Amino acid sequence: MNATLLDGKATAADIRRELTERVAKLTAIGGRPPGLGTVLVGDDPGSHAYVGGKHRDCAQVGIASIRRDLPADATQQQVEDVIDELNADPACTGYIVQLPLPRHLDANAVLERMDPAKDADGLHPVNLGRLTLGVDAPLPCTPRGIVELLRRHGVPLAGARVCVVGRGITVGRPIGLLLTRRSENATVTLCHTGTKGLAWHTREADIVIAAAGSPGLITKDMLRTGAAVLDVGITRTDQGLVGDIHPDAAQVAGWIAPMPGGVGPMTRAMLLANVVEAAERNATAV
Ligand SMILES: Nc1nc(=O)c2c([nH]1)NC[C@@H]1CN(c3ccc(C(=O)N[C@@H](CCC(=O)O)C(=O)O)cc3)C=[N+]21
Repeated sequence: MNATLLDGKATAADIRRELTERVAKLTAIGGRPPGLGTVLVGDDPGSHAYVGGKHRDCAQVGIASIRRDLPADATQQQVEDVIDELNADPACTGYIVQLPLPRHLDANAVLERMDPAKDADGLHPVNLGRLTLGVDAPLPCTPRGIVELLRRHGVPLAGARVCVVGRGITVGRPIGLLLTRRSENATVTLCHTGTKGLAWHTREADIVIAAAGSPGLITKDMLRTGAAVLDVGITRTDQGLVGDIHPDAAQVAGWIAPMPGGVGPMTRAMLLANVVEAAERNATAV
């Protein structure tokens, strides 16, 4: 069996084109152009690469960008001062705090200090709460990117059995909330490193979302023939980036979102979508 590619790279490029038009419309009606801020603390090379990519994406679709980089030994107060500054800056319509923060900082206190209306990642506790309640709010970028990727490739969601592996706050925890909305109507099982008999759960699934950060965790014997398999794991090794899906999974999968080229580019595109939508909300509010 040859798995169909869930092509995140191409789909993200389509979405950026759509957003470019919406940004042009916003500015044509006299609105303030959207501006994305990033807060980066420390010098993790991966985080620097992601933040750099986000600013390039912004330039491409006409979103202004504001970059605040702090040293690895920045204090809680210094980070929170930057949060206050971006909350007050009218040119910054949305922003993100790149995670993880260095361990000496209280990430939850930082997220909580953000203006929820400017939360481009959907990770502010108020916005996670709104997601739980089903109230309109910015959605976490990776879960939103996964839903969009499946939709645009015609992978059926209604009634589908989805197995999520990983309980992180950016992906595993929130994705079940999106997929079980009436509009998606999937059934979701949330597994993690403590799950007994993981393969029993994954083999039942029509869709497997691997977001555990455990290289090669999902092997072909753990999959139902024809299943859609999405690789959200990224582990840096001496041999380069390794995902959570073992390469042999392509032999049995019906669809596969690889790493790289699958969910990662969609995450970036959804960040842009959140920023544009926040600016559109503001434009209709006045
Ligand atoms: N506040 C916050 N929001 C995030 O959304 C967030 C974060 N913190 N911290 C780190 C993770 C990781 N993440 C990625 C985004 C894009 C790719 C991506 O574009 N990957 C490419 C290339 C990978 C590469 O070459 O490095 C791909 O998969 O094709 C990867 C990882 C967002 N995160």
